Amino acid sequence: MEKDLVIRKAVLNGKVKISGAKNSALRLLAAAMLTDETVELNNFPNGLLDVQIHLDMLKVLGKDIYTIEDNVVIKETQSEITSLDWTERSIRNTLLILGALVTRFGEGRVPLPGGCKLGERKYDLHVMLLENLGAEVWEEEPGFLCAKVKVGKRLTGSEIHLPMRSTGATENSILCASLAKGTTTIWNPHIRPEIMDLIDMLTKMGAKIKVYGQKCIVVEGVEKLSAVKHAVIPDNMEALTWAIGAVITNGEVEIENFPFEHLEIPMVYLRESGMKFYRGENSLIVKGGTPYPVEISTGPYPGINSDMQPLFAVYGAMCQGESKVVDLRFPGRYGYAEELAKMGMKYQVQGDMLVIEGGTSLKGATVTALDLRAGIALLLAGLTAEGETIIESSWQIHRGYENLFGKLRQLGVNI
Ligand SMILES: CC(=O)N[C@H]1[C@@H](OP(=O)(O)OP(=O)(O)OC[C@H]2O[C@@H](n3ccc(=O)[nH]c3=O)[C@H](O)[C@@H]2O)O[C@H](CO)[C@@H](O)[C@@H]1O
Ligand SMILES: C=C(OP(=O)(O)O)C(=O)O
Repeated sequence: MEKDLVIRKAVLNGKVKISGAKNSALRLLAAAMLTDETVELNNFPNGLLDVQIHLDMLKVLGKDIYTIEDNVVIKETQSEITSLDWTERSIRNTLLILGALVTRFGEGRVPLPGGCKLGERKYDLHVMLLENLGAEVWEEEPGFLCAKVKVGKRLTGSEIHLPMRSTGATENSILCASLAKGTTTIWNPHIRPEIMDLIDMLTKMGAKIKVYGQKCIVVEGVEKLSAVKHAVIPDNMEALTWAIGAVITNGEVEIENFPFEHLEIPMVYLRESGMKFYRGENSLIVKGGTPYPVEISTGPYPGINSDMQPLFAVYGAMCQGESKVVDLRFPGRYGYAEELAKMGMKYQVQGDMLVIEGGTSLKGATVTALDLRAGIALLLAGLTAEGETIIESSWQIHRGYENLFGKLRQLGVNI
């Protein structure tokens, strides 16, 4: 049985290097399904639980996987396995695996998507885009999603109008369109670093993709994609975690590989809210600071990502005054606040807004990591609390933080 994580008060001090981004790495693994040639990914977060599940899923689909340190090499040994027979925990990325299978082989069957429970997490846009490109989509007992091209074996390019800037639906549209017959225009896409990373890799594989800002992406389908070697971008969520951790524990942390250009807006908010930092050559050096209240709402890039808001909430809990969080991407993603309340944080949910009355000293308690970002928020809070914080379901954190314990130790935390 998984052990609970025990966290005690500590100051983060030292150097830490950011790993490859979970939310890029997973999408690149789905893209690896688009070719029978070898895919090599570097700066790859092999240790993440979600990545390990995804790699195991690729094995079921006929790929051989070789991992060495932060590299993975994916080779195809068996082709045209279109059913992902899987009974263990699912991940959100099965939607993209389905897209990849259908565009490459004409059909696919995958477990229904898993991932963080963030309220209602629909996949109607994924169904819509597959249907637009000429597939029929249906659910099958027990818990599978299936799709098949209606005529022939190849999807047909089309117009895809996304009613909202969905990350996954933009990515799935790009994957499907890359091998479809003809041209696809994806209107109202979400342009964010992880999606540009996917486009970079697909382009190296021979895909023909043009990005017209947030207006549209045009993909001209090709018949085949080839081998690729590609490095994953650094994880901006991890970078933000150590930066906020340094302020709230009053420590000093040098964060190597810091993705400055991907975090411009969040860093402006944090600078104006008391974080003290300066820029090294390839690193951010955070020299503590005094947190002031924050008022944020989440939205598409370059705004504050929904995944970041639990970290901002912990930041707000550290200072006198009221902090406010509105999650426009996943309304009501505030389950973690109840857990932080067990440690003494005062809050109210007013309509769609989380209001935190900051400045109460936190005390260790037994809390539950309801999802990945909730888990890391509890961990940071635990570093500031008197006494022991016991985090149940702490495996959630390992879904998105590579070498978590090694990095905490490196920063002086006795774990
Ligand atoms: C693996 C990965 O990259 N996960 C990220 C991705 O999730 P994911 O790609 O699932 O999130 P989306 O950007 O698609 O979700 C945005 C909004 O669209 C809605 N929606 C989405 C799809 C759909 O078919 N129908 C629908 O209504 C969602 O409920 C949500 O309200 O982007 C989220 C928003 O930045 C992040 O929190 C997740 O960490
Ligand atoms: C919500 C997240 O991931 P997923 O989409 O994989 O559940 C996340 O990374 O915070």
